[in-house]
Amino acid sequence: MAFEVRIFPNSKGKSLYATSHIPMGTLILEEDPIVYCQFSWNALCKYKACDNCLRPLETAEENVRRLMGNPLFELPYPDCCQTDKNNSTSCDLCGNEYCSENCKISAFNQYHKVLCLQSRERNNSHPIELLEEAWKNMHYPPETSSIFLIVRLLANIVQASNTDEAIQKVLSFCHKSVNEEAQLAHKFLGDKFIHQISLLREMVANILPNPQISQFLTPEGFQSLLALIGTNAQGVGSSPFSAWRQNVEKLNLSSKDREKINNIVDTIYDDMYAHTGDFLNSEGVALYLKQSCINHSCDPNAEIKFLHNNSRLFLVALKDIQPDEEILISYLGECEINRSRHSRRKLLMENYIFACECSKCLEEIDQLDVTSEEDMSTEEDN
Ligand SMILES: C[S@@+](CC[C@H](N)C(=O)[O-])C[C@H]1O[C@@H](n2cnc3c(N)ncnc32)[C@H](O)[C@@H]1O
Repeated sequence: MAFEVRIFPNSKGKSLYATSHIPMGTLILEEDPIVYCQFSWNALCKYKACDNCLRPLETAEENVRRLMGNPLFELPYPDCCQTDKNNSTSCDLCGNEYCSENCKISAFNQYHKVLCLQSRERNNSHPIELLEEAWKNMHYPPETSSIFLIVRLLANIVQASNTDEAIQKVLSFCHKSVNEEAQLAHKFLGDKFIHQISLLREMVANILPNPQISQFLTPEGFQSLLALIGTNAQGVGSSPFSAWRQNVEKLNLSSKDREKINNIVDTIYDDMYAHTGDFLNSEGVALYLKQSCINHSCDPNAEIKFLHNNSRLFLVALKDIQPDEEILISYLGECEINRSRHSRRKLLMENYIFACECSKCLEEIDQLDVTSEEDMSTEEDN
């Protein structure tokens, strides 16, 4: 391992540091989440993915047919599709779908034993269905989080053979003061839904009325779970069509065939955007133990990737990293990172409740507090 977690007593808290030279392009770490779940609307809109790891459950052809609204479309190079439906399986009782027997067993052993609906029939008065409905009504797309990450996290504790150890694992994520958490919970649900937090708390308690998790179901405990999700959850996405496209790019094709396939791909994207809009991936959120120790920089030296088209996370060096140098990723998206200092800090404060102290923000400290043009147009749209 070329890194270690260092803990600072100040606001910097846990941080990841290189322990030896890490050349650009090196895979620094890979890890599976301790908990993952798909967004509710995303699942409802038939983005079929493994309930445990987000691996696509539909073929690339089925995927583009659905997203293009064209059930007869034939996708060339079918061998480039990675989806292996032969391995797919489902829970015998509730029908939840998994990419493999391993994922089904892993889900059952970690959280599904206590969360299984026990029936394939929809029961609108089941506490899980009630929470699903309430959450969907509070949190419309574009989705940024899921209450079910909290539910699965708590179910993990309930099912754990060592409850104290499982609780300590969850507590290792929390680093916020009560005041900061209140602000974060506020942002997490949107201004007009702040009063709904106690309703969500009651609904979660109805699903898991277990004494082992009572400390997380008090108003303060629940608030800190919301803060935990808000500050540490990592968005994940998968797409059978993207995986197919990457495999097609690796094919050794004549320039004529390459041009032909490039044109087909362009047309597919145009049709998908026209029929479905911007959201083409299966999407969800996950919590990672090591990744959650990585601080943000507006000039990062590493990036997060999902190379297996599921929730397994890879940290890759964007630059040469020297021993004792901090490993930093960007919490902002590709477009956001290029905005002005003022805009970047505004986004980080709104979404993660921290005033960025990265080297780039410190270097640009004399910049006027100007808002990027993109932000101004978004504000106008809002
Ligand atoms: C995912 S955690 C990263 C690990 C964190 N240092 C810890 O102790 O758990 C995200 C939190 O780290 C802190 N943080 C990360 N990057 C920062 C930065 N550039 N400036 C100030 N605080 C930062 C913020 O408190 C943020 O909410």
